[in-house]
Amino acid sequence: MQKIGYFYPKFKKIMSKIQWETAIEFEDITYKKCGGVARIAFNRPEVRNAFRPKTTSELYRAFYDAQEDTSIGVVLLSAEGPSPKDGVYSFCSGGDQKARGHQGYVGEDGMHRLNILEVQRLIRFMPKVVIAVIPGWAVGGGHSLHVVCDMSLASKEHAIFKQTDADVTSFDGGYGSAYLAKMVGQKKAREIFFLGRNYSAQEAFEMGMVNAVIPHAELEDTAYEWAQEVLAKSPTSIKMLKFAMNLTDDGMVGQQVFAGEATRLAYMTDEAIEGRNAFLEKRKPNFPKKWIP
Ligand SMILES: CC(C)(COP(=O)(O)OP(=O)(O)OC[C@H]1O[C@@H](n2cnc3c(N)ncnc32)[C@H](O)[C@@H]1OP(=O)(O)O)[C@@H](O)C(=O)NCCC(=O)NCCSC(=O)c1cc(O)c2ccccc2c1O
Repeated sequence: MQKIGYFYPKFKKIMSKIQWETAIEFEDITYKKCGGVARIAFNRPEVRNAFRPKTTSELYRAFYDAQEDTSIGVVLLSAEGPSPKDGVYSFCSGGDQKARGHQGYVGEDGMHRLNILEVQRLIRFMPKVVIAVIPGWAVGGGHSLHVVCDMSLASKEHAIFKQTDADVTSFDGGYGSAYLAKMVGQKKAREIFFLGRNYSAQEAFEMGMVNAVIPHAELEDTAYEWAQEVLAKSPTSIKMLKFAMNLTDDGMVGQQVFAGEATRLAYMTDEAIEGRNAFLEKRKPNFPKKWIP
């Protein structure tokens, strides 16, 4: 039986009320906030939203700002468009091949970098939910970005998923491939990378790499609504659940990130207060003797 990926928003009336406000002005991306949600969007639609070093450094700054802003609980990673040249929608077509040098992508400082991987890690480890909102092409490093996001919503009419890494010898051997294989299964992930075919939003949904297929006109509003549903939950629970789900795939770093939050929770106990106070008062700690089973 075919799975149906369509999701119809329940609260359409709320949608007209979204009033995005620019948080920081950038050149290659737009960055806005509204109602506890940050929206970071690629803004180079004329090159299918390919990222160059300027783009990745702006993405990093925007994601970091969203991470640090305590009023923000969900980040939407989306894209402006369509292309003014031909009206085609894209999420991101990966690394800008015109900016590619011999050791990486070359920015204004002349350095060769692969710093989209730093953006991937920020998305992965930030204690907030990141939703990829995919209005069109998600290709190469753009495909990997949606894979690393916590959830993905795709345009029914325009989203196309494609892996070209093996065409341009710029392969993502981390989350983009290995984590994808956990998501869609080994055989399918190998097909995606080894054949480099196009897949529709519905096909991506059926594989398990997209959460829902949304009519294009409702994509952004639906993403905002999903964000609002997340925001109604307990922030600590959402954070701990994200880190718990990351943990087994992220090795010692996953354990470190999860355990850091356990340490924070321990800080909030009477024991932690006594331990700190005893040190500052130069005495032996007298911990409350409660060995809770
Ligand atoms: C995305 C496409 C399949 C779309 O095809 P379509 O036919 O619709 O459009 P055009 O091909 O005509 O493109 C329109 C216009 O955009 C320019 N453009 C598109 N993509 C790019 C790009 N990635 N870089 C530069 N320019 C791009 C194109 O040249 C046209 O310009 P005009 O001037 O002619 O109008 C198709 O465009 C396509 O296949 N694009 C390339 C996809 C690709 O190979 N991306 C790179 C994959 S590798 C990667 O992203 C990557 C980056 C990293 O930094 C990594 C770091 C570490 C590990 C791995 C990394 C990694 O894999």
